[in-house]
Order: sequence, then C-alpha cells, then structure tokens
Amino acid sequence: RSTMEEPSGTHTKRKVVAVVGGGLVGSLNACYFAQRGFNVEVFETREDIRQAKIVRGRSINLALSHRGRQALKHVGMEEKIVSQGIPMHARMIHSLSGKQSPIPYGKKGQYILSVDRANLNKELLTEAEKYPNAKLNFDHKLQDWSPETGLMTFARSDGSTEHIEADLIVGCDGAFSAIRKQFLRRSRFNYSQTYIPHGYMELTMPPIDGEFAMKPNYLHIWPRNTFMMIALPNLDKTFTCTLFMPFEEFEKITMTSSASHFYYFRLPAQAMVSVKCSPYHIGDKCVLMGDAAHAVVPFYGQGMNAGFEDCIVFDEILNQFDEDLSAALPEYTRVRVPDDHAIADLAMYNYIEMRAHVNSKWFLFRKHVDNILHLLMPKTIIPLYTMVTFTRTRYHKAVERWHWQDKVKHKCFLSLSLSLSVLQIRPSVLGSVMWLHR
Ligand SMILES: Cc1cc2nc3c(=O)[nH]c(=O)nc-3n(C[C@H](O)[C@H](O)[C@H](O)COP(=O)(O)OP(=O)(O)OC[C@H]3O[C@@H](n4cnc5c(N)ncnc54)[C@H](O)[C@@H]3O)c2cc1C
Ligand SMILES: NC(=O)C1=CN([C@@H]2O[C@H](COP(=O)(O)OP(=O)(O)OC[C@H]3O[C@@H](n4cnc5c(N)ncnc54)[C@H](OP(=O)(O)O)[C@@H]3O)[C@@H](O)[C@H]2O)C=CC1
Ligand SMILES: Nc1ccccc1C(=O)C[C@H](N)C(=O)O
Repeated sequence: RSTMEEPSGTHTKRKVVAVVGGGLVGSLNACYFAQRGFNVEVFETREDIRQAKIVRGRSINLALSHRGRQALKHVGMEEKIVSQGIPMHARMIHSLSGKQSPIPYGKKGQYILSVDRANLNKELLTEAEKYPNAKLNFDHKLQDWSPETGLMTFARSDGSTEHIEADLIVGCDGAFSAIRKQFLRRSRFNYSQTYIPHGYMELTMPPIDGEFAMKPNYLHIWPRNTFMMIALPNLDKTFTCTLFMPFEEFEKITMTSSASHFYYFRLPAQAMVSVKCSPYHIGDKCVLMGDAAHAVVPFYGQGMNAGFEDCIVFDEILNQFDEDLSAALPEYTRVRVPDDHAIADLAMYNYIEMRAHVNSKWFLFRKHVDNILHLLMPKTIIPLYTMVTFTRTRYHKAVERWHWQDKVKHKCFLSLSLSLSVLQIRPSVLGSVMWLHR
C-alpha cells in the first residue's frame, strides 16, 4: 500500500515519516514528528501492548532523569509521567553486615525517578495516537528496506507482507535494529558491538504487611565488588531487584542444589550489549535513534534518557535547517555521535563505581569533597553525576569537564601540600594529603 492519505483540502504535500519501532523512543518520536505537522506512521512488530495481558520487555522499571524529562516536557507529558514515578534521592548502600548508608545523588531536592516501563510506553502510544496526523500500525515487523527508494517490507503474523514508502524512515527498533542492517552493507559505516561478560536477572521483592519492605525513596545497592544487586521501587509497593553478575556465577547458582529451589534461578540471565556506530543517517532518507543507534549497558540509567534526548536534538536541528532533511540528517550525526559514544563509555564506568568504588572510603571522601567544592564554586566544580543526570550538558562535554576538574583539583591539592610543607607541617600529615590525592 502507499503511505498515508493527505487530508482533503491540503495543497502542500506534508512529509511522510515512518517510525520503525513503537517502543519508548519510537512512540515519543512519533509525537515530535506529528507535532511538527508531518504525517507519521509507526510500525511496531509487537501487538498493541495496551491490549496485551503480559508485556514482555527488558526491565520492569527505569530511572528517568532530567534529559528524559525535558524531552517529555516538549510534548506536554512531563507532569503526567513524573506524577506516576517514585523519587529516588540517593543510593542506599547495603553493606555485608547489613548496615545501610545513603549517598545522595545531588543537592537537596535533586532526584531520579523510578518509572514503570510498560506504563510509560502505553502512555506514549496513547499520546501519539491523539494526533490526527499520526497512525500506529502494530503487528508490522520490518523485514527489509531499500536505502535507494525508501521502500519498506513488513511481515504480518498472518503470513502476509506489506510494502510501504516514506519520505523519511526513523529507525527506533532497538538494540538489534533491522533498519541498521542496511547501514552495515554500506561503505564507511563504522560499527562495534560488545557483550559484557556479566548478565542480569530480575527478581521481585514483595511488600511486607502492605508496606514497602525497604525505604522507598532510594535506589538500593548491594555492592559486592565483582557483582551487585540493585532495587528500584514500584507504585504497588514492591521493589524490582536486578542481580548483575558474571554469567559463570549465574551458572554456578543454577547448578547448586541449595539455590536451585528458587524458581527464578531457573530463568536464564539476560545479556547486555553495547553498540556504537556512525554515521546515524543515510542521505536524506533514514536516521537511527535510541538503542538502534546506541545501545548502552544499563548502569548509568541513561539509555532511555539518551534516546529521549535524541528526539529533542533532532527536533532542534530540524528547526535550525528549516526541515531540510538533506542538511538536518548529517548535522544530527555530527552533533549526536560524540555524545552517544560518551554515554556508552560512562555507562561501562558506572558499573565499576556502583559495584566496587562505593565500598571504598577514599571514593566516598572524594565524593564528599566534590560536593563541598560544588557548593562553594557551583559554576566551576560540578560533579560528573550531576552533569549527566541533572543537566543537559552534552555528554562528551561532561566527560571533558570531568577530566579538567580532576586536573584542577589535583593542582589545588599539590599547592596545598606545598604550602603545608613550607609552613613545616609534620611530614606525616603532608604524606596523607599527598596520598589522598594520588
Ligand atoms: C536491564 C535494563 C535496565 C535499564 N534501565 C534503564 C534506566 O533505568 N534508565 C534508562 O534511561 N534506560 C534504561 N535502560 C535502557 C532502555 O531500556 C533503552 O535505552 C530503551 O528501551 C531504548 O528505547 P528504544 O525505543 O530505542 O528501544 P526499545 O525499547 O528496545 O524499543 C524498540 C521497539 O522496536 C520494536 N522492533 C524491534 N524490531 C522491529 C522490527 N524489525 N520491526 C518493527 N518493530 C521492531 C520492538 O518490538 C520495540 O517495541 C535499561 C536497559 C536494560 C536492559
Ligand atoms: N543494551 C542492552 O544491553 C540491551 C540488551 N538487550 C538484551 O537483548 C535481548 C532481547 O531483548 P528484547 O529486545 O527486549 O526482547 P526480545 O527477546 O523479544 O527481542 C526482540 C527481537 O530482537 C531480536 N533479537 C533478540 N536478541 C537478539 C540478538 N542477540 N541478536 C540479534 N537479534 C536479536 C529478535 O528478532 P528476530 O525475531 O527477528 O530474530 C527478537 O525477536 C535480551 O536478552 C535483553 O537483555 C536488549 C536490548 C538492549
Ligand atoms: N537504572 C539503573 C539500572 C541498572 C543499573 C543502574 C541503574 C541506575 O539508574 C544507576 C544510578 N544512576 C546510579 O548511578 O546510582
């Protein structure tokens, strides 16, 4: 079939945008393009999750932060989604002895939100459907498409196929994107994918006497150096716990009789992949966004937030280039690739911070110093976590600034140490200052 009919009475042809994938990023993107007045069609492989009894997916809940909120705000959805989320003000560290100690995420009043993935996806689909110029097509699995003509082939579950054309194809079909497959056949397309040796498994912690089993306004972490478990609260007073561990360890647990009676250990652990690629576009025909462009490991809680930010960035670029796709698409690649690659690296780093560094007194001391310096010089020293989570500082700029700040702090400590030595402060004191700043 051909693309959407033009509403009668319109003279100028509106661009037809096919959004492939009606997950988190695809459904939000549909709102962005529809708001702009483009004719939007979303093609999603699954049935409509709003009618499904069980929604299969990657994680039960997600951490929503500033970038994601800003993107939702742009389509008038921030308030609604935030009101359905649970604020998490700090990490709550559970030590081996059972002691719990909070590490705040930022200043007072700064928090990330635990939101239900399926509900967020449903709300976004419902919002997209409100636009008269947007149409959702479920049970449409993209099989193939042509970068030359923009012709796409979709498979239906009844065995039929549909051929559809669009002016612009937006690939939001997730980490194993079928749209991206055509990119891989092209010259000068860079691609890398890395599966980390750890897997994850989700478990549910039920309420106790109708109440949350632990304090709800925290992201709970059991950091055990080589592995960790985390827990995020849900509105039904359960927690979704996620155990992250090397695959071999999961296998050992599955095989030991002491643990095998827990039915959940019989489920296979899920893999985590990090995908980096460039460019994100082909001509003026196709662009990748969300996990299709940059699947990241989940440890910064930024995958969806980055995907949502992709939508704002593309929208800003369309404004800048007056909707000229041949200029906007290369600009999007130019602007966005360094940022998405930076958050992919930061996400890898944050796993080590969460499972190991938080156990170290030295790390906690440095974090404390950072917070104090931020309070004293809010414009000069900004903790990395704050830049990533509570601002829209470009991810790659946040990384650059983080390194620069470390150098500045290092120089300050050196000068302090020198001054102390001139004042003939005991060498042992000086030694510890130097050690602290190794
Ligand atoms: C365990 C875990 C925890 C996470 N926690 C967080 C978090 O706390 N915060 C955060 O920001 N991010 C988090 N993420 C990352 C987040 O889940 C992803 O970044 C986000 O889902 C990406 O959205 P997307 O729409 O690009 O892809 P997806 O959500 O994967 O959606 C892709 C959609 O495309 C559809 N599709 C696939 N192939 C086709 C096809 N051939 N034709 C048509 N449709 C197709 C799929 O059915 C799906 O609906 C987490 C990820 C994992 C694995
Ligand atoms: N950043 C990350 O770490 C991410 C990890 N994942 C992991 O990937 C798996 C799939 O998750 P999800 O998409 O939610 O659910 P599904 O398992 O329903 O996968 C959806 C579709 O993606 C394709 N697919 C799945 N796994 C792979 C693979 N390894 N290689 C190529 N294509 C694949 C399949 O397409 P087809 O039917 O055509 O073969 C499948 O039908 C899970 O194990 C999940 O943990 C997923 C996304 C992000
Ligand atoms: N949502 C997640 C899913 C998996 C692993 C971590 C997260 C986080 O959000 C971590 C949080 N940003 C932190 O740094 O404490």
